[in-house]
Amino acid sequence: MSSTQPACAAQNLTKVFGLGEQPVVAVDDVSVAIERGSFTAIMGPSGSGKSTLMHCMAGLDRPTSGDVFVGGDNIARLPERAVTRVRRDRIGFVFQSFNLLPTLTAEQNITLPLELAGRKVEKALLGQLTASLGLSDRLRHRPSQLSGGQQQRVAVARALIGNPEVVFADEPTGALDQRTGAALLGYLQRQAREHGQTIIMVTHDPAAAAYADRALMLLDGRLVDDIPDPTAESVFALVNAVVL
Ligand SMILES: Nc1ncnc2c1ncn2[C@@H]1O[C@H](COP(=O)(O)OP(=O)(O)OP(=O)(O)O)[C@@H](O)[C@H]1O
Repeated sequence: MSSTQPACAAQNLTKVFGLGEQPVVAVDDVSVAIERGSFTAIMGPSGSGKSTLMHCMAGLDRPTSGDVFVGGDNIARLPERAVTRVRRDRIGFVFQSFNLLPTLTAEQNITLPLELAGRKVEKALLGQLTASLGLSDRLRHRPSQLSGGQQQRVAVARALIGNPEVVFADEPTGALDQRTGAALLGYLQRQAREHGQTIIMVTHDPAAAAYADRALMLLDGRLVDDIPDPTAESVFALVNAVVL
């Protein structure tokens, strides 16, 4: 595999919902390549297509047309079973609402995707990951016994434990207070900078986007801006320009 190959990419990706009388073009001919080890924020007003774009790129939804690459594989052209395998083995996903199973402990939630995939849990990696997320003394707790920030960190550990090529995060700080959110964003930033993890995050918050190396701006399903090294100020100005 070439080192210059993007971690993932969309090419002329279009997603239309409701192909009947009133179709909604949620994503409209978006092409973007995501560099390995980069931290990318996807921004845009409500309804601009952020989640739909991310779901298509993560193999959770199928584009209506266009291509989606994970490494060298075009998952838009793969049969569903093969897409499921790519999603399971090569992609991590952090949901805004955490999506933890209430009857499992934190540790069981973290390792569940590996167990389902029949992969071995590397105890050393589990220990290191949970320690770096400050979860070592919470591993036997169930989600209801954890704070929102701790639950979100369990969800992040679950997304990272399989050492995925790309981690997608949908508003990962949406349910957290500012300080807890900032700590999580700092952690994601270090994962990209120090460990070469590729991370793509949807956020509404310019301050959150400032942790990223790049901010993509969507408007009405189209990619309208691509900002390198975003700052809270530059993103805030752009968000205002787009929304007003
Ligand atoms: N399953 C669906 N069926 C029909 N329309 C949908 C579906 N999912 C999304 N849409 C529409 O597609 C457009 C883009 O939605 P999407 O959720 O991707 O936007 P978003 O930018 O993530 O919004 P938000 O910031 O509010 O979460 C919206 O007009 C939405 O109503």
